[in-house]
Amino acid sequence: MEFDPMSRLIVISNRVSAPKGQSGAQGGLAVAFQAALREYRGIWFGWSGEPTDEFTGQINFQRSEGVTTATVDLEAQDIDEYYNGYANRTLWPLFHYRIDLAEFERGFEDGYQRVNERFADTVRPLIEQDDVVWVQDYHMIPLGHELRKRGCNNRMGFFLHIPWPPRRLLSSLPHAAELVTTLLAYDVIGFHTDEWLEAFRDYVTLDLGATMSEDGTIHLGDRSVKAIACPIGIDTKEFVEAATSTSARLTYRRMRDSADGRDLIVGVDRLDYSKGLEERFLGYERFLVDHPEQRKEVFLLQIAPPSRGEVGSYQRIRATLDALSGRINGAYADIDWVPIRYVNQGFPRHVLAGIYRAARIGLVTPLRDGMNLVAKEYVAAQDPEDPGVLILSRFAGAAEQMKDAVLVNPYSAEEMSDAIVQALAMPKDERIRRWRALMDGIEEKDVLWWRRRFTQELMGDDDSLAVAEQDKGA
Ligand SMILES: O=P(O)(O)OC[C@H]1O[C@H](O[C@H]2O[C@H](CO)[C@@H](O)[C@H](O)[C@H]2O)[C@H](O)[C@@H](O)[C@@H]1O
Ligand SMILES: O=c1ccn([C@@H]2O[C@H](COP(=O)(O)OP(=O)(O)O)[C@@H](O)[C@H]2O)c(=O)[nH]1
Repeated sequence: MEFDPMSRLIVISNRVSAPKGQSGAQGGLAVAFQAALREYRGIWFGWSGEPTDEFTGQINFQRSEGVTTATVDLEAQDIDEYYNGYANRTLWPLFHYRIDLAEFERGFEDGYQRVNERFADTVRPLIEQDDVVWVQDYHMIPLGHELRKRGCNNRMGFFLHIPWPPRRLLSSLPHAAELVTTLLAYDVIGFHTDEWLEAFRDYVTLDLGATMSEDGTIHLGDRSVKAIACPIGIDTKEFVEAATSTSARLTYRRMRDSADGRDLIVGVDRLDYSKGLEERFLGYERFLVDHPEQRKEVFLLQIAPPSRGEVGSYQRIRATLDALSGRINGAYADIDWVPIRYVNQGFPRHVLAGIYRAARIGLVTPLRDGMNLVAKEYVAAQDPEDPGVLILSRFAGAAEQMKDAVLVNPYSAEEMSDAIVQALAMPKDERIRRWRALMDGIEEKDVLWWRRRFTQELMGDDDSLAVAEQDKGA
């Protein structure tokens, strides 16, 4: 298929930029697209994060840092049923293997469908003949199908940023087959890992009766869809620069001064049950119990900005962590030392960069995670001469690429404790060797690699995308 060299990239996602007052808590998707979209002409469309009394479909265009965003406000009922409901009470827990937390309500399903139709009605007039459309994540699975119904024949891709669950688990979702079938309206479907890709192939071949050709193309009825694994990266170059900026240096110094010679272990996660924070605190407690001689030699800084606070399971995990951090600090603290600094606040990434660099250990232990960009940022921020050690959950998508981290089972407090001991004792040459291997990976497959890899699959030729105005002639 031939493409106009001036094709624009239309990215559609629920989250376009951080809601007011929540800077730092927007998660990896928004962060990744700020980096990836700066390079090309196009529009980034989605929800503003704001409520409105009545949905009008009025679009608010903004241009900031080289990216044009187009956002709409949603009614309170839409937000409740679509975002807090189907997206975050039904799909998110189920896709993160937490069927015990998944809520199945018809009202959520209806609201999800309604909002996807509203998005389709609103964005359709913005899409020109030669544009390429790229829809993001579990909030918008049926959007492509809705756009096709509205006569959109453009090339369309979909990327899932969270895990794809095993077939038997997905089967517990009412109308799973109908939902997954809508995905076949896209031309290319992307996942972060081979594991999620395999699980998707299992579902469409075994439950939907699709067939697969040798190159991995999936066929069902008159649809042929390419499904690929395409791991997202960070803006590595920018992050390395951020880690050595004046601001990061100041944060680094502040952290080192406050550490008072102790080793800093850092965790940075949205406050989400999928991030394994409760298990992390228990694993750290096990380390304190089993190694009393090391107690005052280290401390854990856990940064956990609140997320999705209107959803009950998020309120409960917050209360659990408040109690658990309080109990551990009460039990082990001394007059001059506190084992856990637990901070429910988001920080800008240039501050995080300084904190990562000051930390001897990056503790990234989700129970299940689509990718996890914090793991990659921690590595990018390290001092090449004296890098820290990444402890990474086997169940983060990032683990498929980051084999030189110290990999752990996050459910095992003993493994977590052993990993902390191993990381603290790790000789410098081994730290450097592991860091170099991890860094090579995140330099090679950064966020621009990810965007190019996906759009190449979608368009055959990434060069046909129109370059952003500010980049022309550069
Ligand atoms: O928009 P929110 O409800 O505040 O949630 C933030 C984002 O969380 C999820 O992020 C995922 O995408 C990351 C980048 O690919 C990936 O590294 C991480 O493992 C995922 O959890 C969610 O999928 C996004 O849509 C949200 O914007
Ligand atoms: O206080 C914070 C906490 C997190 N983040 C950023 O949020 C993203 C989190 O992405 P990740 O893929 O790790 O997880 P997600 O939250 O998307 O599930 C990373 O880029 C972090 O640097 C941030 O800017 N400030």
